[in-house]
Amino acid sequence: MIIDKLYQSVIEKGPVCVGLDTRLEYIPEYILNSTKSIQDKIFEFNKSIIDATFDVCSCYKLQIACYEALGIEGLMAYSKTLKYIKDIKGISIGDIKRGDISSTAKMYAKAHFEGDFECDFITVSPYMGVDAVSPYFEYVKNKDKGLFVLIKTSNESSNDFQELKVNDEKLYVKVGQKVTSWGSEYIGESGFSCIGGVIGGTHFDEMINIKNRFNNMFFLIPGYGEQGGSAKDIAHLLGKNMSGVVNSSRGIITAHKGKEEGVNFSEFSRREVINMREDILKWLR
Ligand SMILES: O=C(O)c1cc(=O)[nH]c(=O)n1[C@@H]1O[C@H](COP(=O)(O)O)[C@@H](O)[C@H]1O
Repeated sequence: MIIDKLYQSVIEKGPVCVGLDTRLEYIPEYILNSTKSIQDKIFEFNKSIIDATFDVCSCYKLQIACYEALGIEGLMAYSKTLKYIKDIKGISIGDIKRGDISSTAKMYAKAHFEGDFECDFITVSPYMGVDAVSPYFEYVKNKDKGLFVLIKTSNESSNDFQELKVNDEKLYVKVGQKVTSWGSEYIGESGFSCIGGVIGGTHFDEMINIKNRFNNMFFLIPGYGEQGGSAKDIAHLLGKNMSGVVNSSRGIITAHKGKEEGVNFSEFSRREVINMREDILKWLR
């Protein structure tokens, strides 16, 4: 199952998930000033970072908004990057945060688990309930795909709804319970389900609560780096069972900015991934 492949990758290479939230302003001058098309510039940037980090990170997450914002050229680069990750037997997360009625969700599932935008995992919003999420389950069951469902997000306003009490329980806990039950049919040899949860690495108390209640859930943990998530707190959420991947996007892919605009720029990303890995893993020893 795809979750076992991801877990194995975490064990072998560490929990860092490189976030390819690529923007033109991050691309070094030697690529940006070339005569290549926009899609080729973005792809060259991504490929260089992927090649420089492949042996030290567990997976790659592509934030689709960054590519959509550049129109057709951006989406071509999104597709090419996903295909490249697949070709080198890497693991990709399409950060698309979809959530819509079931007939539409079926189309989203086809769009992102097959064809030009095929990836291994996608992020989904649970807000509309199980019939908006269940169309993806068919791909989890039959096509070796996985989901990360938003449970407690990293942003400040996540309190607006996720912290509301519903029958004496916070809403995000209720969502976590649902995600656990949805995932119970898709548990791999690692003991983790192909349906995991997104937990922001920025709210300490909630991370403790989630770890205590959902010890066997596999997490996608964004918030390290630019958003200030602490390595110590995130390590607690990961735990000794290494139950997750930790994303950093800007912190990794802009590491060269102000230092290197030439062909060695991605070495800065590599160094950042290695430092981040050490920063987190030292709390687990
Ligand atoms: O689902 C996500 O990945 C996500 C959930 C969340 O709660 N917070 C969050 O920041 N993200 C994503 O994680 C990435 C964080 O980027 P950086 O802040 O640059 O590391 C972005 O792609 C966000 O869209």
